[in-house]
Amino acid sequence: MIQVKNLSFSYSDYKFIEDMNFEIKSGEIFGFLGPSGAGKSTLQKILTGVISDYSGIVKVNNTDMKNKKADFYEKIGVDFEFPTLYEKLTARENLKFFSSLYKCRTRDIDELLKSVNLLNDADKKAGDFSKGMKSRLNFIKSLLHDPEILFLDEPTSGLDPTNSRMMKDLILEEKKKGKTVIVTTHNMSDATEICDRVAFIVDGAIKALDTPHNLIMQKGAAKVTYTWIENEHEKTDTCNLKECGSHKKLMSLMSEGKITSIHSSEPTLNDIFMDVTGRTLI
Ligand SMILES: Nc1ncnc2c1ncn2[C@@H]1O[C@H](COP(=O)(O)OP(=O)(O)OP(=O)(O)O)[C@@H](O)[C@H]1O
Repeated sequence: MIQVKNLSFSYSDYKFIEDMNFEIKSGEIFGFLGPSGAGKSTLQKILTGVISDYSGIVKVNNTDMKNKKADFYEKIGVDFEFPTLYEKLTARENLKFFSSLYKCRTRDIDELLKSVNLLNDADKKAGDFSKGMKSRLNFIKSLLHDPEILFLDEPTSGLDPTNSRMMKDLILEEKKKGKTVIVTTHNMSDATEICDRVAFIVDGAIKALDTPHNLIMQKGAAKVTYTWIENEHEKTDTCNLKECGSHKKLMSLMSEGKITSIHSSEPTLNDIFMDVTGRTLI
């Protein structure tokens, strides 16, 4: 669905992206994860044709991005971080206007508004919407023409837990319909939950690319944390789960019946990101 070969790009004399290669399969939810300034939005802009002065090969939906025509935009939906809505038009008027730009048949506006709990606000001006309401409206704007590929920049950013859940469910719904979804996010738990594969991006380069499960299993070791009472004070220590049978201190505390609590924990994608890139996601 998406092929990127030997991609290089710079905003100035300094090469920001150098010789990048990756593929995204049809029907998968693919996440670009990285801290602020890593290059996630730059990549989305290259894949959606906003930036075209790159070198290398970029193919999206079998279209070489150097030769894309206007009909390319009939097949992709874009929801970038900042809503692009007409503030003086109502939600419904906005959706009607953007629908009119497509040649293809567009989706039912009321159904879309209902899917993000905005049907009762359909006739309110977008300018009077809260930030979260604008995000939801901008999201369904990207679905109007039922695109094959969706590009979403930070889709859950700034949403409360209920709306964030709804957004993730709608993204998973698109995947069920066979759509390909490319998301950028700082949010590792969202990425672990919805992405089939993720790429860790730092300083314009991919540092790792795999399923969240494989990244966690290959790179991280599950840990055991145990506590015991010593001289009336609670003490805590950890060891690797695989080594706990031969961990002398833990074994002797257990045989003496001194352990007061013990639990194991798997590393999170966030731990793996720090391990692989040496960076945090902020
Ligand atoms: N139009 C531009 N001109 C010059 N430099 C730019 C431009 N847009 C982005 N950059 C620089 O390119 C780098 C990558 O920016 P980009 O917006 O792709 O990062 P990001 O990973 O999407 O960050 P964030 O999570 O904060 O949105 C940053 O150092 C940024 O300052």
